[in-house]
Amino acid sequence: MNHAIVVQGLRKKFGHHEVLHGLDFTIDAGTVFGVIGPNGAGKTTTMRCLLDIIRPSAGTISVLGEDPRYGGPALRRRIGYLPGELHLENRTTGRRVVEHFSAISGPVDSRHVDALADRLNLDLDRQTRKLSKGNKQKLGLLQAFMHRPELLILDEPTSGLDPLVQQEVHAMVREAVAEGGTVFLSSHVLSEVQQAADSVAILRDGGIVTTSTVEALRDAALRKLRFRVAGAEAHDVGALLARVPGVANVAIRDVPGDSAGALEATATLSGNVQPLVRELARINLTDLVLDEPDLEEAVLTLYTEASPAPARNEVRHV
Ligand SMILES: Nc1ncnc2c1ncn2[C@@H]1O[C@H](COP(=O)(O)OP(=O)(O)OP(=O)(O)O)[C@@H](O)[C@H]1O
Repeated sequence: MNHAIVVQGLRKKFGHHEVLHGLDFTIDAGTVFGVIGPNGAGKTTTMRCLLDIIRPSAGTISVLGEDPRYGGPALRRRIGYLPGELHLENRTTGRRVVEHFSAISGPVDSRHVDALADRLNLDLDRQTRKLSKGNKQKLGLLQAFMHRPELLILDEPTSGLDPLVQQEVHAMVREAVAEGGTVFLSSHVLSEVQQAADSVAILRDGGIVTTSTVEALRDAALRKLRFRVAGAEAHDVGALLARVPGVANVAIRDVPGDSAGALEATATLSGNVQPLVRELARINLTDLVLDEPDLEEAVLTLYTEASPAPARNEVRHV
């Protein structure tokens, strides 16, 4: 597959302070790649290096087959960029801003600009100083998308937008990809990346903790499991759960007030549910709850732990 972006050993220092410590990643053409990470992780710095707004201290970058240092305006025209913060002059209108950016990114079809403004519910004739944070964000998005670029680099695209407009932006991202484009977006909200991206990199303290597909992240995430069983001994239930790969944090207790001796078990599961289902089919289940995988928790663990400890398959009878 064609690569839209290839980054190898990217380092960036501000003075003596290194904020990117050798990033390596590739983005396949025609896909959406999301980078998530807490504030200060280095998402914006990475994007600015890709656009040659700032220069890397070390490493190599290829954007649409070119080195951004030498791509100049011709390469810039093939890219749509939404900066984290759009700096706007006060005494102007959205339409003037669009005209200004068209001169850099053009050619731009004015009917397409009007259609995008319509979709985003943005009044281009308002003074920019009167625009709310959300409306400024819409203007930033409009100028990024308006020339139908091959590559979109979007720094926190839905920040400050209401949920309906967020959905519209996700639709615009999908359409860009359907037309053959590539999207690199950043977010510190997992649900956004989960909805919009095919692959995700988790960035922490200037290093990539992991790169994975959203599906694989979901598979690795923990689910909470709770079930009740009648006519079984606690140690048999424990032994059964111990045979299931990915089951951990097992606790088995008597159901209070149940004279028939029912048991309730709780545990966590990561990975495939099939082996669990096979084992549970052997016992007389009276209730079963398996939660949705908690991706948020999985990612928070990756934010805070250098390497997450493997789940221990320990049985506890309480
Ligand atoms: N021009 C600069 N001079 C000095 N340090 C900088 C500069 N730009 C960024 N940094 C530092 O680099 C680190 C990464 O910042 P960056 O803005 O890339 O993070 P981010 O992941 O985009 O965070 P956020 O979600 O808050 O936007 C931070 O510690 C920041 O203070």
